[in-house]
Amino acid sequence: MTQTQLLEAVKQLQDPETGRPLGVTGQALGASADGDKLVAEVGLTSWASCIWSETTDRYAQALRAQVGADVEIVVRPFERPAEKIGQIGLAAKSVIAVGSGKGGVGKSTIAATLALGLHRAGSKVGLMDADVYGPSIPHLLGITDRPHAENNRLQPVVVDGMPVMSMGLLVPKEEAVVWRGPMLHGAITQFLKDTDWGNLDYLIIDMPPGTGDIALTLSQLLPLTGAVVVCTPQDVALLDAVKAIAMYRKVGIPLLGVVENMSYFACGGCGARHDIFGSGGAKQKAAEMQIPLLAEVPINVDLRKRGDDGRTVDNFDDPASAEVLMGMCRTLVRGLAEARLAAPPMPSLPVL
Ligand SMILES: Nc1ncnc2c1ncn2[C@@H]1O[C@H](COP(=O)(O)OP(=O)(O)OP(=O)(O)O)[C@@H](O)[C@H]1O
Repeated sequence: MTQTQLLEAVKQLQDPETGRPLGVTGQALGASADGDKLVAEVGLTSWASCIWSETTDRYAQALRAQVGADVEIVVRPFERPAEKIGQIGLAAKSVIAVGSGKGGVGKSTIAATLALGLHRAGSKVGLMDADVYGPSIPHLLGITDRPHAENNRLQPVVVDGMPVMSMGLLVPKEEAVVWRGPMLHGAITQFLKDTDWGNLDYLIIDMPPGTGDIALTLSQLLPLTGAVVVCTPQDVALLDAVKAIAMYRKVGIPLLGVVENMSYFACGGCGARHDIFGSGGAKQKAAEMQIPLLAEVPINVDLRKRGDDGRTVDNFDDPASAEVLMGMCRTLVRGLAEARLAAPPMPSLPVL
């Protein structure tokens, strides 16, 4: 096989972000030989950074099958800025709402974790806390700074290099937020519109639990990529999760996955897994409702402590929690990429 033929094969591979052939998107960067080995150079965007490694494995396998020789894949970062979406001019490739049927199931922890995980993997991520009634993101991330205005735009607070905005950063901590629907709509719109998010791969939105008000507002403002619903294994929490899923479906927001939080207790002493609240509930419910199960996150005392101490960021430095949490991020992005690959080709570059 000649290098020209290899390059032709590389051009047929699909970009995980857009689902389009690398030859069409300009991401087939080269083909060369290095002794007995062939080398294919591909460009991948930061949107897909969390699945770069599995994408290149897939590429290598496909090319190997075609050329009958070992092929090494060299990845180069490929820039493709987000197009502005919605009436509010937000530049984000994927906007993901994280919701739950009821409070206290760890929705904010999971929202912050998804954002931090994607960010750590190399994507450009913003985290917006839309839980106006109980904004816990500032606490979980230990934010003490206030957002400031610059050129008439709110500058988000930066945590670990990631922009974060929360109603909790604008309202004094002890003050209760009592808002009617139109005020809520206004606050969320302003939040999205007036915040200088920059160019994002993902905007993760921590939704208030229960009601559909904010989900409806958001779905009217911008094309939401979809929602992730967080639940715990108890039957009653699952029922609440089913209600939340029904609510998202009603307002036309696709369901990207379910996360079962506090799924089981992994005993540090004996190493056994204890299913305190039963097991398999979310998995079964998710399968019934044809929604992917993104992760079963165990109850972890360190996770709770870090949350209380505002050090949720550190969960990714702890191998015990990092693996399952990063796995959750990968499963989410893999699902988005698979949907894109399965979708019919689009005339222009799609906004995911
Ligand atoms: N897997 C876990 N293991 C241990 N503690 C956890 C886990 N997930 C969340 N927590 C803890 O549970 C508490 C509630 O979490 P969190 O604030 O994320 O829930 P929530 O659903 O967003 O609640 P609310 O609706 O009140 O904001 C926090 O103290 C958090 O640190």
